[in-house]
Amino acid sequence: MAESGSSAEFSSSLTSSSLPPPRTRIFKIIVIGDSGVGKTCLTYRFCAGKFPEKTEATIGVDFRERLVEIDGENIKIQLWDTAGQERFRKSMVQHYYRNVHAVVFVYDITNAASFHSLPAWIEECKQHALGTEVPRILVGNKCDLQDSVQVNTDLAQQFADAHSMPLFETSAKNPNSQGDRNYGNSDHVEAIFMTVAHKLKSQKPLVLSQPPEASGGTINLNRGQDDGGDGTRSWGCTSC
Ligand SMILES: Nc1nc2c(ncn2[C@@H]2O[C@H](COP(=O)(O)OP(=O)(O)OP(=O)(O)O)[C@@H](O)[C@H]2O)c(=O)[nH]1
Repeated sequence: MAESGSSAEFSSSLTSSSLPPPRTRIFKIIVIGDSGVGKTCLTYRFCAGKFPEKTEATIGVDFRERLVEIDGENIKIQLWDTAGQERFRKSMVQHYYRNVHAVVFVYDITNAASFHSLPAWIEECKQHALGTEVPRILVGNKCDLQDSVQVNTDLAQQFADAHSMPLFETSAKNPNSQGDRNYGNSDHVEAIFMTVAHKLKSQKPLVLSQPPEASGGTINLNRGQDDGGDGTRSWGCTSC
């Protein structure tokens, strides 16, 4: 499976071909869970290939994307990193639940409260028409902090089984992960998102456009700047 680090790289390879460019399918995957569980770190790790040096609470939603090749097809995986804090997410919810292909629920294995919040996150998804028909996975993050575990694997597995989701335990901060996304895969971050992409690819084709521009009402979305080649764009809410 080959990977491409940027859409610019991809575009230049297309112009060298005499064939019309194929449409790139975009898979929109939303990443949901309490504040501080590591959603930003996991999505950054997959898209930029490393653990971020510093993160701040997400305001509204950030999306990061990465082009991958699966079975000869270029696919853009678009990860929507949602704010865990209620005050930073309330007016954005309607926007990021649209046209979702898969949902990744994240909890922190060192924080039992983040695990106990999962039913509420699942319920919120259901209220936005994202039930069991949409691929969903459960991720227990921060496995590098083994001395502080509050949610054991058996309990998490029971929960995952009860909700028909596969469970992955991982760490966005695996020491082998710095700087090279292909080096050291024992933490599963790569496997988690690629598993979802493979599953989506085998389902009916879906093509999405880029996220919507401001659509009126009381919500004002601001398109932010790229933050230095990691594929992140921010969609903040000025009314938060
Ligand atoms: N030890 C360890 N720390 C982590 C890991 N993942 C994230 N963190 C830390 O946990 C804190 C919160 O991480 P974020 O990725 O910002 O959390 P979030 O879920 O995006 O939070 P919100 O944006 O508020 O919803 C940061 O200090 C990270 O450095 C991990 O796998 N291991």
